[in-house]
Amino acid sequence: MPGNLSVEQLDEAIANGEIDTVIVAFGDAQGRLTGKRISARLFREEVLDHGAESCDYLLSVDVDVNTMDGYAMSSWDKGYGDMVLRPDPATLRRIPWIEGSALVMVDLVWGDGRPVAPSPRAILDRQRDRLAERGWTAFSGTELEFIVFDDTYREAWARKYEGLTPSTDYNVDYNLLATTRLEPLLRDIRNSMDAAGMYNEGVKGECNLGQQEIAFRFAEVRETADQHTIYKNGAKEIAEQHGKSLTFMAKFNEREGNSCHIHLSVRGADDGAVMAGDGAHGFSPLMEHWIAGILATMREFTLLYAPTINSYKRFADGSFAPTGVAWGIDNRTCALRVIGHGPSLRVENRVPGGDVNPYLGISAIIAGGLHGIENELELPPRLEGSAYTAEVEHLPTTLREAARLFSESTVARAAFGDDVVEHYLNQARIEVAAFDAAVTDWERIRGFERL
Ligand SMILES: NC(=O)CC[C@H](N)C(=O)O
Repeated sequence: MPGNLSVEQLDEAIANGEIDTVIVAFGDAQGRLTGKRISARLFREEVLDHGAESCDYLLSVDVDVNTMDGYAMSSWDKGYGDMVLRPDPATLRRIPWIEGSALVMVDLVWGDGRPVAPSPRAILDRQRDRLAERGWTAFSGTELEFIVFDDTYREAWARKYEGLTPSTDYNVDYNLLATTRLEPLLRDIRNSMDAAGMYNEGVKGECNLGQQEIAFRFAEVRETADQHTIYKNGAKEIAEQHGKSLTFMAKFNEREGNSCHIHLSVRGADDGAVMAGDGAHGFSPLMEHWIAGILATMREFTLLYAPTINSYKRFADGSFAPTGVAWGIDNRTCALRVIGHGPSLRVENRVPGGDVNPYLGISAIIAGGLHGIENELELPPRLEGSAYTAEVEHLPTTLREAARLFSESTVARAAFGDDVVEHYLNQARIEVAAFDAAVTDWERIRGFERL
């Protein structure tokens, strides 16, 4: 892709003055693009080969960047030292919407070169390695929805996100008229991502007011997770440049939420589809086990698909977001929707919302699928009709419940390691405790005068 940079191209761009800054970045525990800006000169002289440093608390802070107790990898007692940010040169790219800037994704390692286990990229690498042992590679696309507002981020913050003006006035699902008004922003986002080396497929309106979805071509899973993280940050940066704001939060209001459906397929060494075949449902027994494993682990892995308090409000009947643990063929009421044929045969996991950490959501799908294959799990019957009214198990309805299920998951501990499980359980406990302690506007409206 034109936006990707080899080291030689970076050198040329530095020499001719096009690039003076390299953003050295990683996805943090919440999935946010995090890191620092380094002069292009220092990047080439030192950082590309030897890495940069950051405080090791960056995977252990809450959304507000408060230090938090209970994490094994970093604490006051350990002195909050450094982690090494080790650039992955394959991810070098231009960031055309920020003048003079390129970006590189980094791996987080300790001084002795060991990976920082709770780092989302390391977690995904472990699942990629498990696939590679079988000669497989996974590809995925993450479909982020978002809602656009005419207010700037700073205005929205100052108003505590009350009374914002959505950028369209009515349901804009597949709408081409009202969305034309938004096209200057949407086109800028799409073309900017293309120019940063991502293959944008297009944009469509969605059901909530101002709601949109920009899709990207599937890619190898780590590439997808990296691009997802850069895009999410970039879309907000570009919205800001247009005097607007947009949100990926799973449920902004009581209307339709923002999903992040994850499509995932697996290929063998010869690039052949591993999952295609002519079993009872039109695919191989391997794929039956794969889907069975994702279903069997769905409740215990929901924490990885739905990591915030807000995520659980999205799971509402009749909203196109799933509530039941079920699979179907091209059935949008199911948590897992099987689509495509032959090499494009794939499972769409509809559980994740726009707040998913893509490295963790994709890791959960792979770990679930491999659990099904290793144990030759039998695929339950496919669901016909609406999963909203069918007698099926339900997704957890709160972060608290999801954390409990995750803590009891032997599959999670085997697939990710106790250190990773404990890290993300601590994150969930902190979030639940913060929410339990918060007094919300809902309670004031309910109780101030009338109770
Ligand atoms: N495109 C769709 O299927 C809509 C998805 C819906 N917005 C959700 O939150 O899951």
